[in-house]
Amino acid sequence: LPAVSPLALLFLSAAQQYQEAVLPFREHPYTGNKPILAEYDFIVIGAGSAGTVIANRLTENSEWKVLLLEAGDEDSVITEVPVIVDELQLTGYNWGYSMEKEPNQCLGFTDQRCPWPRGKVLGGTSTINYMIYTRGQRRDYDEWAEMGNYGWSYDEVLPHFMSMERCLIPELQNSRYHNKNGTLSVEQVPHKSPLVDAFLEAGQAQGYSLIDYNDPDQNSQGFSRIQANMHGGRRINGANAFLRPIRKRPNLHIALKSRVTRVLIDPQTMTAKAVEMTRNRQWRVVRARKEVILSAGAINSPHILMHSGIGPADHLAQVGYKALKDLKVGYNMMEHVSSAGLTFFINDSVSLTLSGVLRPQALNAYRQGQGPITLPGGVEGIAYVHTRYNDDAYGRPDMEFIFAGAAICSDAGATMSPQRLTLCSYRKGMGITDETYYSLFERGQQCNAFTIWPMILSPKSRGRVLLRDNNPFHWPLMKHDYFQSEHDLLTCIEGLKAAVELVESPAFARFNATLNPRPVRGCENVPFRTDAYWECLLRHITTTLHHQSGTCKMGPASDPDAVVDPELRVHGVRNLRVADASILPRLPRAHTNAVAYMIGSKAAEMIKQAWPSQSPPPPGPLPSPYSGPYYRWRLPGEPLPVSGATWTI
Ligand SMILES: Cc1cc2nc3c(=O)[nH]c(=O)nc-3n(C[C@H](O)[C@H](O)[C@H](O)COP(=O)(O)OP(=O)(O)OC[C@H]3O[C@@H](n4cnc5c(N)ncnc54)[C@H](O)[C@@H]3O)c2cc1C
Repeated sequence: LPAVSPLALLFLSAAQQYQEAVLPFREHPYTGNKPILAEYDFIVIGAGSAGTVIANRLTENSEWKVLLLEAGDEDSVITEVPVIVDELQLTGYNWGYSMEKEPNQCLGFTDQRCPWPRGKVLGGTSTINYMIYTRGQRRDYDEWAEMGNYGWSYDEVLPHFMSMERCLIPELQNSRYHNKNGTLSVEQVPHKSPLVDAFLEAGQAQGYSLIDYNDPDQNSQGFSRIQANMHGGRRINGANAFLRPIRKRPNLHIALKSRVTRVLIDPQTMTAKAVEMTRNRQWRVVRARKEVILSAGAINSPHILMHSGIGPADHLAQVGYKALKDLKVGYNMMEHVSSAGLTFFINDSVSLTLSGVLRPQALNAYRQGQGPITLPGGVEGIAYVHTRYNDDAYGRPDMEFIFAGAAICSDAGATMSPQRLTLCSYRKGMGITDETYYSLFERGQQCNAFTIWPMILSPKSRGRVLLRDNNPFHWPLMKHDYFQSEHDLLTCIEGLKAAVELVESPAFARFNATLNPRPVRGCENVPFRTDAYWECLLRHITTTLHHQSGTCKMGPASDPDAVVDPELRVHGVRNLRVADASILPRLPRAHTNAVAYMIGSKAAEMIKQAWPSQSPPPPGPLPSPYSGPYYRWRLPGEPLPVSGATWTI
């Protein structure tokens, strides 16, 4: 064997040289002498919500070789635990972004900047999110179609939502709007506190019905327990739902810890040819025979596009780039804003607390897929209601209530440290300062409390993502003035008042639910419970839902703000698509994870139509990801699969 080794090495090195010799990449001046690593039919950038679906659907064609590039590492058994969702924001699974400081918002946060967490891990943001599964209203998508986006009406996107779903909710098994045979599990959170019953009762007392909010035939307003992407009380992210079931496909290559810096576009033909990236501190270039698909999310997709020379010409010139194509990349940033500042104390120990979660009974229950550890950050209920500022001609709600049987004091304000274990670090995860926190709560006070976050559903304010400079490793600038539109501010104030009114109704009387009487720091001189106080609270504890989207807006060529066309192709560039939450032309009345999955599925369908192939689909049904230890790549000690997808982990 020792005699063979040098020969083998010689052979490998010759093969490498040959590969580089046959795959020179001279078309683009930026490429320099970076080696071409390999060639694939499709390169998908970002293994997040949308990217995982695209990789799954494209590799159904066994003739196509697909490379999925992900900057983060593999997800783990830790990321499956629902209750620690906020803690994940303090880890390397998060890109760790914060938005730029604005004068009148996020005042109670570190450096007066609201954090904008984004998943940097296999599964992307679906690995660190709250798992709430909402699709939005029929009219939301019909409006997209009316804006010139053919193929995106509700009836056209619904099959995509449904095909991936594996609905486990008993009472929805016969619904025509739910599917039982997909790989994306949807279940009700296994644990239910009596508080959510009071929430549902209070809603009914106000005249609202209990609804399946994903059923377009039901009233668009009403109350419900949440539907969540979980299976047996554990998180189902994009990796679990869409990659693990196909891990044996030989035409899929996943490269983790591979950070893309630019898409290389031939300026003569305006065709995307390759992707530049770093891995193991080395520059690499991989070439795409057919297409590059950018699925790096609403902050990083515009960031990569602008570094590739696609973006507003004036802004690119400011950082020293000559624009290859002048498009409004980075504009139209949309976000759902709220406030986590309402805390209702109760006289019972039925809410989520740190000590309750750490009890051996809770840990045992979790092993059975039950108990409080299965609560995603404590969230249990959802409601769609109207405020008096609702100006929607179609009667859609303008406010969502997110009900949590927990509040920011549920973990006594604990922080993550080796000495002090905590499972739900709300305060630190959100970035609330000590001064703000201790203006509301006593030191060490572990409260029995719950909260309602009133979330504006159709905000008019818009933000923007810009380049800081021409270094692709530097954070982009993220700007958003949430209350730029007075309408948004007034709607949020009404939402806070409506939430307090709901809790002060008879349904919550049995818990003696009482609004925290302490004013937040900075608002002490504003009369409590007045509109001025609610405004002050919103500006101090400004809480975003992390639905950042819209920065590569989809629209026809006639739309001056559009970056991609209705088939998600970048206007004026060949073989380059964007497919993730950044293409939203307008926010649906929904959280954005299911929407991103749907976009991935729709993108793959359009790509297949663009590259017709005779290749038959893979034989037989997919192996079920829900039997056995599907959530791991391999069991401890199990070797990497010899055949099947290549995992460069
Ligand atoms: C804390 C939090 C809670 C949320 N809760 C919910 C919820 O309960 N329900 C809901 O519907 N939505 C929720 N969301 C929003 C939702 O999860 C996102 O909108 C959705 O996951 C976005 O999907 P995406 O495909 O656009 O991007 P992502 O899922 O973010 O995927 C982008 C991927 O690209 C990778 N990437 C980025 N840049 C590069 C690069 N340069 N090179 C290589 N790879 C790169 C990233 O690491 C990431 O894996 C939440 C978000 C957060 C942050």
